[in-house]
Amino acid sequence: MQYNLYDIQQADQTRKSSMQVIRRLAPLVGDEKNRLILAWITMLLNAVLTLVAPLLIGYTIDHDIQQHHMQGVWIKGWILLGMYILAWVCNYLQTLLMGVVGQEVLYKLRNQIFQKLQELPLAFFHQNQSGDLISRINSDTDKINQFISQSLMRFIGLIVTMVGAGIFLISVHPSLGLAALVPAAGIFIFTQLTSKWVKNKNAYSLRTTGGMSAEIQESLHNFKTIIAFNRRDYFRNRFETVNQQNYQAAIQAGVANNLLMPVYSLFSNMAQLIVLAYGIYLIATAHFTVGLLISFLVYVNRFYSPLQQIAALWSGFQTALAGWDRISYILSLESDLAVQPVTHRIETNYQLIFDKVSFSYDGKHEILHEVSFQLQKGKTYAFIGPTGGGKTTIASLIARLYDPVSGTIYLDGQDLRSYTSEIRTKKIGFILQDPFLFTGTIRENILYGNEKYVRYTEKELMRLLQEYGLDVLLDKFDEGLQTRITSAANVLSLGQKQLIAFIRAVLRHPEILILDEATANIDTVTEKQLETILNKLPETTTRILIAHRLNTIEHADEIFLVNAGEVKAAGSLQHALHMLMQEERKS
Ligand SMILES: Nc1ncnc2c1ncn2[C@@H]1O[C@H](COP(=O)(O)OP(=O)(O)OP(=O)(O)O)[C@@H](O)[C@H]1O
Repeated sequence: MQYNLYDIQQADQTRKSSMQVIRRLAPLVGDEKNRLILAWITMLLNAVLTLVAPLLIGYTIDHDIQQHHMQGVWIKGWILLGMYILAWVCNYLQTLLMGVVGQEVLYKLRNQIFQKLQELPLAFFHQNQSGDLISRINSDTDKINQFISQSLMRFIGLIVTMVGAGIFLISVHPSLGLAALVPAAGIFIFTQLTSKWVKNKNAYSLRTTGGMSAEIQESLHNFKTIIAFNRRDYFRNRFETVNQQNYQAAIQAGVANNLLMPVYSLFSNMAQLIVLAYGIYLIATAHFTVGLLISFLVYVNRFYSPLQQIAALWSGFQTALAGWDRISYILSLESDLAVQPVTHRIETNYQLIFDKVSFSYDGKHEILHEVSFQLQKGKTYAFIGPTGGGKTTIASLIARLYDPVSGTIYLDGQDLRSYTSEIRTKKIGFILQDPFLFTGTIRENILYGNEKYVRYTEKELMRLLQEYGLDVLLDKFDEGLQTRITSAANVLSLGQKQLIAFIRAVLRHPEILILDEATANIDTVTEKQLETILNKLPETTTRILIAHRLNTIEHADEIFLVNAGEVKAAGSLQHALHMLMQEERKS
């Protein structure tokens, strides 16, 4: 088991080069091949038209204007107009196509991340804050969309125009061309030196946005506690700190992003000056024409102006790369709870076996140490012990929310890890201390994931509930099955939520039913009703009760004491109580 594997904040610290990130971005736009090819053609046509126009202007000056050949001037004028209109159409089409590509990528990317989040194990969510994850799904993906839809093709188009202009400058007059390109070398070196720094500033800015989102999420989630303890000031201060960090990071990113622009302008002006001075000297020595110098100056502009525009797009590019960096790490994660092949089966009459199971959440503190016990089908087992002893951890291991660090858990003689999640969740039902309910009605919540009864009519469902004795529990809700539950489920008491989770678990007919403090918030009358329902379950259902209140476990067939990494069979309730008191005295 690899600890901290899922800590995405830590992964953010290991920066990758732009090329590494771009290579991983490529498959994402690969599906949009047709649109990309079309956008590429329109972009290329636009670049060619933009490049040919100055040549035509220079030619017209030297061959038509200077020779007073007016008809030639008119014809070239109309051709130029046609070229500009065509270039505009190409530009428009390309923007349209890339807008669609950007949205498609955004849509797919968000789906992919969400799907990945569903596959990742619980450890991932313990190691990361949900606010930061939301920020990655919402904001970072949109940074990539913005870059693809608004900048990508323009970016490539500008590079094509620049290369074309550079080729023209060198081929028309090599020495003047080279002189014009010298300042570009300065720009190249400057960009190389600063781009890693710019990207890091943008990555930090995105990280602080994620941190702020996590802070908001935590405050909203714990709002009741904040008010109850009058800790508004504490959370306000915490928010102010992350907001301040985000503000400063955004300013730093802005400074970094806008640094290139003035530097590019400076180098571009230097190039114009060099061409003008050297060009006039060449004309004076009869080695160059006026028309060519004008074309040359336009091409110098065609070379440096894209550079300036690239500088403006550069920040978007760096932000998109930083965003993609943060997203692609999540996409590359694999669940360490994958289904394992069946290596061997053991012959046994026990339904569930813990064989020398050790477990740790963080690799440092061992919660369970070589724990062994066996459970038989159809019996009721109770796990008791002091707070923090490891009872819930045992239940989590049975539900395979985690894998043991060492040792094996066998379910019906087969390694628990070799069952698919469908089969495992069918066999094992779970009622938690604080169950999670979805927005919707009680009916929807109790039939969640239950394919067998999901299409039952209200009447059929009621008959079924009566059969199991569950109908009495619905009396606790004003509108019965149709009672609405809001997203936060705050309209219900904890006890009511536990009742819904109870009905949900019983209706799934699990072979093993685990109740983790599932009745801790329920009154004694209702608790008796639950006991009757549990007794009505098929004889083959194994019940595992985790409880603090000892009256709830008096009918258990066997009691286990869980403490300090060990599980001991306690025999009778009397003996269990005695052991518990001894343990408490020791601690
Ligand atoms: N997700 C987690 N990450 C790290 N440590 C955890 C996690 N969940 C529980 N622990 C630690 O594991 C130990 C056992 O916790 P567990 O919840 O299994 O105890 P418990 O016996 O069920 O306690 P309680 O009776 O209070 O429910 C505790 O020390 C707890 O702090």
